[in-house]
Amino acid sequence: MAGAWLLGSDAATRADRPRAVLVAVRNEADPQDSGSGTELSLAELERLADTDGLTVVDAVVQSRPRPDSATYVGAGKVQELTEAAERGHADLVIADGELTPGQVRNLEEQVGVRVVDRTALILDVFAEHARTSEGRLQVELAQIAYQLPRLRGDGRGLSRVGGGRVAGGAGMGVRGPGEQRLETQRRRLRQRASRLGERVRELSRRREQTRRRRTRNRVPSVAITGYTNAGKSALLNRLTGADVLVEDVLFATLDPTVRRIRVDDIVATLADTVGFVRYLPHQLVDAFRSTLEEVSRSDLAVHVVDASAPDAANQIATVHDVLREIGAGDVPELLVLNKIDVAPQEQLTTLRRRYPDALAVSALTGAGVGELRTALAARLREVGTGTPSPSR
Ligand SMILES: Nc1nc2c(ncn2[C@@H]2O[C@H](COP(=O)(O)OP(=O)(O)OP(=O)(O)O)[C@@H](O)[C@H]2O)c(=O)[nH]1
Ligand SMILES: [Mg+2]
Repeated sequence: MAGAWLLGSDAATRADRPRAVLVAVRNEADPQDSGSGTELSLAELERLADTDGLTVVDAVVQSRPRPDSATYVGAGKVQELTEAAERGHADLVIADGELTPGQVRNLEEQVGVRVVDRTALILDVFAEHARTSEGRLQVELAQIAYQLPRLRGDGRGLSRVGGGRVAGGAGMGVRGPGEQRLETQRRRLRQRASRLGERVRELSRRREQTRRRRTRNRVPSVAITGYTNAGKSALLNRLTGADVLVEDVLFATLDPTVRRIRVDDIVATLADTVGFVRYLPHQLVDAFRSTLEEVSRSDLAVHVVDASAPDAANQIATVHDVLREIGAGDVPELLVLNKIDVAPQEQLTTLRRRYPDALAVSALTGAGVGELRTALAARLREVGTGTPSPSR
């Protein structure tokens, strides 16, 4: 059920989709943030909302050096936001940043609808798309990390964590006023998190054993990485004939699928991995660390880029940031410009000039995929003869 824990179950089962108003603060002085930066960020927030089953009815943007500490946007903008929410019959407001618990409370009081932030939305999309038990455990861990500092004692702050997967968890059957109740909720969530953490570590140990076996058998490992919706799964399918879910939504893939691939006479494993996004919540990066190890422990990263995205270069930079953050900054990279069948010619030319070693392909039509296989074989031969780093 999309939007289940953001809105509560009744909203999620309604025939019409819940309606949301977006709100963003942009810093004119920051070139990254001003003008098209905010627009792209908002467009992406809208896609996230859409993926989560919400309809965006309006957006309110304010230029200021930094968010208001009490209400995210200033008093005048709060008024504007309130009117936009009323006009659009909105069920919730989504802020394009991470809000403090105080900002959420104040905004909700003044605007009169539920207020969530980008992080909560991304967590909800992840919860929706996690299929394997490991993926689910990791999402729930991330949700708990997000909820813990935001508990309010009235149970609302943690409504529907993991779409109700914390069955009988915090907030249920807990009596007693204010602080005591809050403390009980906190304790239960922490206990739950520590149990989940233990299970994630166990699964991670098993994954490590599989990896060791592969290393012993000298099977090189390739990880497909890249921005969400870049076409990673489509490329895996194209290269291996696999049948991984390909969808025009963000974060369709959360659980790594590993397939065998043969290029020339070389056999390798090819892993599809979770996509990255601007402002990927650190709670998710922490919780998904073991899944993301698939990238940091691989011999080669195939970095897939949606060459038709207007901010492709920014997406490349974001992916590099996250790769560094998860300790995969040193993994050799093969950059692949995908979706050349729809990328505007001019943009493609700019990207090729900027990344002369990149390969241009279309996972959809198969164009350029032959050259990619050749390049893969060459790179795998290189990493195969190179001295393995101690971590592998
Ligand atoms: N036109 C075109 N569309 C493509 C191409 N490759 C993938 N797509 C489309 O792009 C969308 C995303 O593809 P996926 O393979 O699911 O992307 P992903 O990178 O695995 O995305 P996540 O798992 O959500 O991070 C789908 O609608 C695909 O059909 C391509 O070469 N050309
Ligand atoms: Mg995918």
